Amino acid sequence: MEQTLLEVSHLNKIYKRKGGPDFSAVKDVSFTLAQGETLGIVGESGSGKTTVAKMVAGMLPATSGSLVLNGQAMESRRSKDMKRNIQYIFQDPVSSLNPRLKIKDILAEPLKLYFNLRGEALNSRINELLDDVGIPQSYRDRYPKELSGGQCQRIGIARALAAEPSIMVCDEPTSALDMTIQSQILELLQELQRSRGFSYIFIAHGLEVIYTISNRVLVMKQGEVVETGATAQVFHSPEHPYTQTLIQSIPKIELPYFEY
Ligand SMILES: Nc1ncnc2c1ncn2[C@@H]1O[C@H](COP(=O)(O)OP(=O)(O)OP(=O)(O)O)[C@@H](O)[C@H]1O
Repeated sequence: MEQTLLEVSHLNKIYKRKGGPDFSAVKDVSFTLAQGETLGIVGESGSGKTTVAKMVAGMLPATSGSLVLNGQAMESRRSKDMKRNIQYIFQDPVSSLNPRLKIKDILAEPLKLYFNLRGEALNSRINELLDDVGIPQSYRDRYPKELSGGQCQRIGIARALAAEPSIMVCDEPTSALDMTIQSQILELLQELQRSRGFSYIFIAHGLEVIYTISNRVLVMKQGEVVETGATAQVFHSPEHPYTQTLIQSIPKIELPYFEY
């Protein structure tokens, strides 16, 4: 059994809405994430996937519940090292990069913040990161708008890698990209996982993506976890009627090896 890296217990999120009733977006969500594992989160739009992901990444405060990383409780004000350790890959690669910064400066930010790199050490680390994600070093001086969507997502991945995290939270990282680019980005993420051993929390609308890359799956509906288990088990013998409906909606043509 792999070592547990993250323990999420009884997580809740209530959004306060001005002039309307409060909205309970995440209800009593618990799960664990092991080192080197990919946990896929699936569920219809509005089921609370992004809210869970943002609470895990410390981008949104939880209303209640606990998050324990490497045996240490993560308080609402996280230490710099805890922030470094969980990085987020965004759905929209272009808008997630500061348009006023050159690629080298986007990558320099986490390197300066977390590792205090300067000068030549900083420069060569930026080049290494560009190599790691398959972007030519000559792109250092370009701005995000001079890159394609897929290239921007590679920079988003390099920026996350720069922090040397143990967990990457990927919130639909390929859904804004063309099909061929999607599979290239997925391959890159898988290759990086193999070489660095980090863990992913992976949200995707396309269930075939989740099927391909996840070890375990969490199925969410209206803020709750309705089913969780090993990917093959959940996809081949779903127990909850909601999961059964989700799985049946996958076009057979895309998963010819699928048994219903
Ligand atoms: N800041 C907010 N204030 C109020 N309600 C919100 C806020 N953010 C999200 N919600 C609501 O919380 C619910 C869960 O949203 P969330 O974005 O987590 O769902 P999701 O499963 O990620 O959806 P999608 O697949 O469309 O991205 C939705 O009903 C959404 O409208």
